[in-house]
Amino acid sequence: MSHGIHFLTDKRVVHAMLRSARPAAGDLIVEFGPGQGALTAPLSRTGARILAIERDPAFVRRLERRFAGQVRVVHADLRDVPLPRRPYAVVANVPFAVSTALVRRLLHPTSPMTGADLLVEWGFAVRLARSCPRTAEEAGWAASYAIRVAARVPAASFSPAPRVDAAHLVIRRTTTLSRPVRDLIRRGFAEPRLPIAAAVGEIHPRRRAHRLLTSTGIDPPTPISTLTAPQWNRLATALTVNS
Ligand SMILES: C[S@@+](CC[C@H](N)C(=O)[O-])C[C@H]1O[C@@H](n2cnc3c(N)ncnc32)[C@H](O)[C@@H]1O
Repeated sequence: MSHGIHFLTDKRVVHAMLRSARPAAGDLIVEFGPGQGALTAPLSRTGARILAIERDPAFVRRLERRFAGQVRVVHADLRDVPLPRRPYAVVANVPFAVSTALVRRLLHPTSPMTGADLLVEWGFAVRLARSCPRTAEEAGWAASYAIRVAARVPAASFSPAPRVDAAHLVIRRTTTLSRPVRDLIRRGFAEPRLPIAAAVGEIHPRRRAHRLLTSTGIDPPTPISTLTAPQWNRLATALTVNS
């Protein structure tokens, strides 16, 4: 078996993922790395359209046979497969080695992804959901998505068990960043000690910028690099509503 393949065997985790994602008829759900179909099978019964992207040709053949007419199975690498242009959600037990590459694609500012329920390495999930983004890219993610760890998933929930526990990571889009907000985040991290009021003041008159910040619970002199994820999220939503 190739490195990084850990089949999900705990049915409670499967149910928790589906309960959280709530796929409905007409939704488009993308599953990355379906493997032997632990998540694909319950997904296929929801009435949603399922697109399953798998790199291993042997799994692809078996999935195509098992889910013929129910699931669209694509033989491709998740790192470069073209992703849907229409809104979609993701449910996946992600290979740990490619989690970062996948998250970067899914949370890109122009991504139409509306939400994701992912099983990822515990440490990776905690870093992603951390309360203080350290880079412009992370701040952009925090600004446009609510990201939280829903549960710790013990290594024993998989076969073979990975070396470390996993997490059920829940990501939900809260706003789509306008270009001025994306520019604000990028410029801000180029000058991390810049007060947030000065950055917002570049896209709104000063008094309006102050009002906007205080109404979202942010102290105007706060250096941009110390804003927390919820503050980025509230600020981006307020800036989008007021743009
Ligand atoms: C952790 S296993 C999960 C299998 C299944 N979803 C489950 O939960 O039991 C990861 C799956 O991702 C596939 N995979 C690994 N790297 C991939 C890549 N770069 N692109 C697409 N699939 C990949 C593996 O072949 C395997 O089926």
